[in-house]
Formats: sequence, structure tokens, C-alpha cells
Amino acid sequence: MIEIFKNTEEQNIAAAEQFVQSAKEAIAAKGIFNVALTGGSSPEKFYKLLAESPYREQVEWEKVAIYWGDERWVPLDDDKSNAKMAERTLLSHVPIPKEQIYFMYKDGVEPETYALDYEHLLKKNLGPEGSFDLIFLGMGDDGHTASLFPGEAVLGEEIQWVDAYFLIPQDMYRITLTAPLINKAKKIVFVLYGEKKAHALQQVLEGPDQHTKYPSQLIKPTNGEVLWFIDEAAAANLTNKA
Ligand SMILES: O=C(O)[C@H](O)[C@@H](O)[C@H](O)[C@H](O)COP(=O)(O)O
Repeated sequence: MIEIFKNTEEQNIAAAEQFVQSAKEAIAAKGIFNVALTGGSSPEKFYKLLAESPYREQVEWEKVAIYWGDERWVPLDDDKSNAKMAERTLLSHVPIPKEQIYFMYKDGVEPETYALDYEHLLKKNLGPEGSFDLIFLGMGDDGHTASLFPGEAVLGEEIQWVDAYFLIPQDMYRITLTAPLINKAKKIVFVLYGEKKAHALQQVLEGPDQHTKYPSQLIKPTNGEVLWFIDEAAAANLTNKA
């Protein structure tokens, strides 16, 4: 489902409300809410909103488990770290037990090794189905999502839940949930805005299957639901805005 918002304020409110609603449902059903956060700049404001009234009080934070959709392989105090951004905007302001924050980075470990460790952790915590309650994703101007970048071998992954690889154009390792795992989620919410996304978004949603060029096309949940929270600028090229 595509939801087009007049401005990013309304979009951020919708994203915060989605977090609250999914948390309530998951906690009522099984006592824990497993959510994967996205990096990039788009979620910063809605993370901040979540840490404020009236959203903050509506979440049983001690029953929330935080994961990431992807991470740049840099130390957790590096400005490029997705975890650092989430800490600054949200995690340091809410009472989530530290042991329920599963950073996608570890000092002194090879990224490929840590990808296997993270997969084991997910199998232990989520069970064999690997079904997150909620995954937030962003989308790059080129149609990438998480660290599923155009033309990379990770796009063909069918078995592993987590992969790490060296992303040559950015000169850094990336670690990412793979499309088969993301697609097991109960709910996936893309949050993106701005005219720079308009071209790729139109291709992703309305173009032919070109998932090696526009990797966000790989995101098609098996049993869950995908929501696209976008603003009017990002939606500008869509022909079907219903
Ligand atoms: O670590 C990352 O870079 C991401 O998780 C990435 O997939 C991001 O979501 C998009 O690049 C969109 O980024 P913006 O929101 O900054 O446009």
C-alpha cells in the first residue's frame, strides 16, 4: 500500500504511529516486539518523534528488541554509523534494556564472520521463521534499500539471512539483512521523501522487473504487508497514486 503525505511532518507522525501500533500488537501477542531500524537520513525525525510525547509513553520499551536492516561497517561512535544516529535520536532517550539492542557491528571481528553471528542470533531470537514484527527501510536515489545495492551479488542471495561484503563505490564494508529474510517480516515500512527519489520510486513501483538495477523491487513480503510512506515530491512521477 502506498500512502502519500502532504509533508514530511505528517509522514513522520504516520511512521511513529506505525511503530506504536506494531509494538502494541506484538507485545500483546507474545510479550516482545522485534523491530529492525533503517539507517540513512530519512528516519531521523521520526526517531526523534518516537522519543517524545505522546508516542514515548505508548510503548512498553522494556519489551522492545532493536535490530538493524543494515549497517555501515564502522565503529559505533563513527558519524557514519546507523547505530550512532539511532542512539542519538531515539535509543538514548527511551528505557530499552541495553541487552535488547542488537548492534550490527562488533569491534575486532571480520564483517563476514559477524554476519554469520548475527544470523545465529536472529535464529535464536526470532525462531526458524525469522519473522520480524516490523522492519523500517529507506530507499536510496538509485533504488537501493538496506545495503542491497544495484548490481551486487547479495541481490541473488537465497539462503543466508545476513550478508556482509565490501561495497567498492563507498570504500567500506556493509552488513545487511538479505531480501529473503526481510520478506519474512509481518510488516515492512519504507519511509522516504524528496524529489531525488521520484525517478527510482516510479521504476521500483511501476517499472518492469529490474531488481538488479532497482533492488527495492526485491522487497515483496511472503505473508506480510509492505507500506510505502512517501511525500508528494517522491510520488511526483507515479502514474497510479491511489
Ligand atoms: O545505511 C544506509 O545507508 C541505509 O540503511 C540505506 O539503505 C538508506 O536507507 C538509504 O540510502 C536511504 O538513505 P536516505 O534516507 O539518507 O536517503
